[in-house]
Amino acid sequence: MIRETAGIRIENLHLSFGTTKVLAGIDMEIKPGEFFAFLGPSGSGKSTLLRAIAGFGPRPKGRILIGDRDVVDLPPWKRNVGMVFQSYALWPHMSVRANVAFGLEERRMPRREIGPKVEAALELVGLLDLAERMPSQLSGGQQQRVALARTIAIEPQVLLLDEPLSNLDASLRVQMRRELLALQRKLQLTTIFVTHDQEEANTTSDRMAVLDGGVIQQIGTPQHLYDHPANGFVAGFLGTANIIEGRVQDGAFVTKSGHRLPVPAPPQGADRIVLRPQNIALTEERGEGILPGRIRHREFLGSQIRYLIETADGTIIVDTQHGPDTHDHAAGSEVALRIDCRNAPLLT
Ligand SMILES: Nc1ncnc2c1ncn2[C@@H]1O[C@H](COP(=O)(O)OP(=O)(O)OP(=O)(O)O)[C@@H](O)[C@H]1O
Repeated sequence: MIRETAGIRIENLHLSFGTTKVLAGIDMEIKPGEFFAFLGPSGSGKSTLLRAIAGFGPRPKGRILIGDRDVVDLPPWKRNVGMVFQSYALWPHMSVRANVAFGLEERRMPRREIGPKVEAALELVGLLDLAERMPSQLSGGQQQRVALARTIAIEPQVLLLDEPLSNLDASLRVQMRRELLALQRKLQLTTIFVTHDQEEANTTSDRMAVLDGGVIQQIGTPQHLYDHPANGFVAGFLGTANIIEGRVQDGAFVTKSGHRLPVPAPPQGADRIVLRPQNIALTEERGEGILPGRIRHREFLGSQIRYLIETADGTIIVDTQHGPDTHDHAAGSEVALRIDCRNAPLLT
């Protein structure tokens, strides 16, 4: 029920609000049918970039191609994009059916065509049974589905989602993100999803762009970015990272305190190593390769216990599985760290 989906190419995009630069030199390509996430902290420019693609906000410099059309000078309704907002923006005085029909009526579609398209969109999101309800009679998740149905009904070439799950409670968010992905796969519709929640981006997107300060820090699959972060910002934003300073010497990474970490083929010039909390074990062993420390803080996370450990190389976060065989350590205990750094990224 979609018109042919389109890829997106953004070339050298710059955008300012007055004298405040918000996006700087954005270059990227999103493939047709791809589920793509813009991930970044608050204020990084994700929403501004999404809105620029939709045609809202100040006119940017640069090019935005949807398919092979540069849309920078087109108004939003001529771009063939559908956008779902965090607030859903449903009409409170209209039924579900009327809300979904509204966009089609606005486009002056003949009445006889509107009915079947509304039915098809409601069916896709599983809401046909609730078509006559008013938005106030729906749960948050159902309202979100109406917003999606309304957007899909206009048959956009591209679906733009601005933090669409952030008004839902935690368990519903997880369910809705799976539904969203299933729907996107079914429609094969190019989708951009803005979120500040890395788990949401990781679990839905084929690829993502990590933004900070209006600049793209890195683009790639979630796993590639986690395993091969381009810089300290990406390493720290995707999951928890211990970033330890040092230098490469004789085929190993030697920390500032002189602790030697054997890493395969370390690049010359690397001055930081990224150690993930789950790749460090607390051990009774002593001797070579073991880093001593003292537990400053202990947090129970459910499946894991997280320790913040003071070492000669700064505070190191260690996660241990919480299970029948694992030894629990109290704050203040002296411990020893065995670091598995075979896959640890090095930063230059
Ligand atoms: N209308 C506006 N006028 C002036 N500055 C703005 C305007 N809208 C956004 N900004 C600024 O642009 C920057 C990027 O905002 P944007 O909303 O794109 O960030 P974001 O990454 O989506 O953040 P959040 O997750 O908090 O929504 C921020 O510093 C913000 O203050």
